Amino acid sequence: MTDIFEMIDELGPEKVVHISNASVGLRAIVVLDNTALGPSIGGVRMAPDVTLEECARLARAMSRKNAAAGLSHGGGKAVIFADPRAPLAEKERLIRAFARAIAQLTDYIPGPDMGTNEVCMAWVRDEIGRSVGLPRVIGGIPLDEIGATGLGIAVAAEVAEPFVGIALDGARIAIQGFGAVGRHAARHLAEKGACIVAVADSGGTAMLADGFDLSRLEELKADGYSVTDYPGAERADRDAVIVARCDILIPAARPDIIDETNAGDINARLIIEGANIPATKAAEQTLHAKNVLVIPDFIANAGGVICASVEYQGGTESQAVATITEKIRQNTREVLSQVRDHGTLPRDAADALAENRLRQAMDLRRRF
Ligand SMILES: NC(=O)C1=CN([C@@H]2O[C@H](COP(=O)(O)OP(=O)(O)OC[C@H]3O[C@@H](n4cnc5c(N)ncnc54)[C@H](OP(=O)(O)O)[C@@H]3O)[C@@H](O)[C@H]2O)C=CC1
Ligand SMILES: O=C(O)CCC(=O)C(=O)O
Repeated sequence: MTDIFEMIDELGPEKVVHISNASVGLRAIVVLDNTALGPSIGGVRMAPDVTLEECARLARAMSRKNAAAGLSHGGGKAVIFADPRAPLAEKERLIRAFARAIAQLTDYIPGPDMGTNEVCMAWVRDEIGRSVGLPRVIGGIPLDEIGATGLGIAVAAEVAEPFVGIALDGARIAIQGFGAVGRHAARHLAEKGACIVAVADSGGTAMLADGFDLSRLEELKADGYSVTDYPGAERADRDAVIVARCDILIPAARPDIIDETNAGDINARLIIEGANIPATKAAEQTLHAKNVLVIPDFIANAGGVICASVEYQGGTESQAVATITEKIRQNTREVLSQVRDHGTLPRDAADALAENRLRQAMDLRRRF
């Protein structure tokens, strides 16, 4: 079992809450990492194999992401130990019970993450009047439906073009995960002329040298099939996508899937981290030494939370799109300039960018 006190440093976490409600089979954890910038925003992840450590690392990623994006929100995250494919009524019971359990945890504003969506956030709002990433019908900007994070990934890719010498028009892309992030990243990149040659979901990897027709892939997924059911595609195991032949790799699913065992075998020259914490630091160092450019998670995938914060302040969808584009373009440029001019590891440049703002905000808090 992870001892949370061993994970604490000067940034956080500030609060860790374990939730259990045996009558509905709910087990959950909320980590509020750092709230110096304001009440924390972060997604609610539903998966059977989540851990306290994963939740704390994701909450820290949110502190950095929100700080780097210049939001007036701290970082937090929640995990619910359950199968997201449970029958809808059961899922609703769990989410509503979770919402009631965090009613008094007012410095945490929940949003969607893996295994949850806009509908889940509507249930949360209905229970406690507080959540982001809501359906349009109740005044939200549905960040997963509009593909806010995928948009930001495409913006980061555009900024990276001259740094790595890859033209998006004609670039071969591999994507792990075809959910809210992966699907929309694929769509935005295809609009710029890129060709999706490998894609993975929980059922495995599908590869097609001539590129997938994204509408057919989306139809397959909507009908409950796996990407591996795409007619004519070559099938491989789930992790094969990571080492697929491509120019750009976009991990958009689970944590730590790029580590020292596979970093050396990656064929891509550019990795844009759509998922949170998809690569270990050692793997990112190996990739840096191999001249593979990695755009860190909290720089590239901030589109969702930027959208959430615009919604929270009563802004519109077009304001959200403009803010995502502006902030991700600026942050990606800043990080990549550090890499190019000083040889800095992208992760170190990104951490410095985020923590500079976080520490300034922390200096303004009461210290006694
Ligand atoms: N939603 C958002 O706006 C944001 C999400 N993120 C991060 O992006 C990642 C994906 O989130 P999101 O798209 O919302 O999640 P979703 O639940 O919408 O989609 C997840 C996708 O990953 C696939 N998947 C799950 N496990 C594996 C695996 N082991 N190998 C390959 N594919 C797998 C799923 O497969 P299947 O379809 O078969 O279930 C699904 O296609 C997470 O790390 C999340 O924290 C980051 C920023 C914002
Ligand atoms: O608030 C949200 O749901 C999106 C933010 C998030 O959880 C993330 O960026 O990982």
